[in-house]
Amino acid sequence: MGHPAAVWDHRASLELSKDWNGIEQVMLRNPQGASARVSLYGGQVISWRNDRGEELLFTSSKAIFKSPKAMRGGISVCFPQFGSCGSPEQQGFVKNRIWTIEDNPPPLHPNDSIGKSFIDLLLKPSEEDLKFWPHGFEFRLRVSLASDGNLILISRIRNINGKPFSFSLAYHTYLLVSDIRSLIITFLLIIHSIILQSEVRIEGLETLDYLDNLSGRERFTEQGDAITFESEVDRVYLSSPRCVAVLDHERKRTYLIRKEGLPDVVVWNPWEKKSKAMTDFGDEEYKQMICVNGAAIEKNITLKPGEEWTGRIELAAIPSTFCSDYLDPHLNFF
Ligand SMILES: O=P(O)(O)OC[C@H]1O[C@@H](O)[C@H](O)[C@@H](O)[C@@H]1O
Repeated sequence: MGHPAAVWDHRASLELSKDWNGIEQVMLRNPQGASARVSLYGGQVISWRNDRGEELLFTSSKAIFKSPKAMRGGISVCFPQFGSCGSPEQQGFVKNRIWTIEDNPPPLHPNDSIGKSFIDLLLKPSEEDLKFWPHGFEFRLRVSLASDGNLILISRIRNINGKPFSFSLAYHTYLLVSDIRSLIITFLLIIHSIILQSEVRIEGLETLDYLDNLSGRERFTEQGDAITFESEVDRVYLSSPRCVAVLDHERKRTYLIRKEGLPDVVVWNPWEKKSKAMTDFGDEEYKQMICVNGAAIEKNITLKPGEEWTGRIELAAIPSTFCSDYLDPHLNFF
């Protein structure tokens, strides 16, 4: 690729380096010291740190940084499908391809650039890709780090085909948490009482319908409480609000996931048995991660020739477990 680091200086410190079998990576930094590392292999965000240098994304200690598969962790974009849907590449092929850096992409709104450190990536399908998914497209991905340390991913997909095509998309996001398991604290009083206290929980998905991947995508309704974890979970929550929160009491941290163009949210934790079956995942690592993916899955997105679709997520990590204000659906984020 050969982009000298100096080219990127005006974008609030952007460095290009090679690592892991010669795969290029870009490091974004903001003046406060927050950083994000993006691999050109898969356009994957492989690290996101706050201004205290704390890692916010989970990466498995057994992750394999080698083609032909995106590594287990960070954030990757699943496109053109989520799940296998008969394709040889589970969760779509774009996360398993080398993306290029685009110096002058079609412009975005000035708010997407001002005060942000960012990198623009581009992927076009190869001849080989077109054999499996015969639709010409351009996929532009901007990864930005804002001055407050928030991480923003903007996907733009353009149909450069002569025919319409449909796709689904998800930002497969592995958040690092203290311990996913609910704790049962028993107080033996004269009349005993049991308090179920959850260290990690998700707010914003209460009362929503979801498709349960563990029961053949059967549809259920969430029963009204924040989501806590006691076993394997693999669900697609439908028509979700623009912001959901992941609260981690022990770490005193709340992740906020704000999204646009992405009505669904996938929640996944493999728990014990499935963890042991995954070669690139530690047996006990399910305790330290939760995937909460902004997505468009239930209803495919269709693009006519020449049309473009935009979908984005913004991740914030705030040092608190109080976040009700941020869940206000009327707040403007981007
Ligand atoms: O092993 P992969 O392709 O990274 O997928 C891991 C999991 O990702 C989750 O997001 C899906 O809901 C699960 O069904 C899937 O098993």
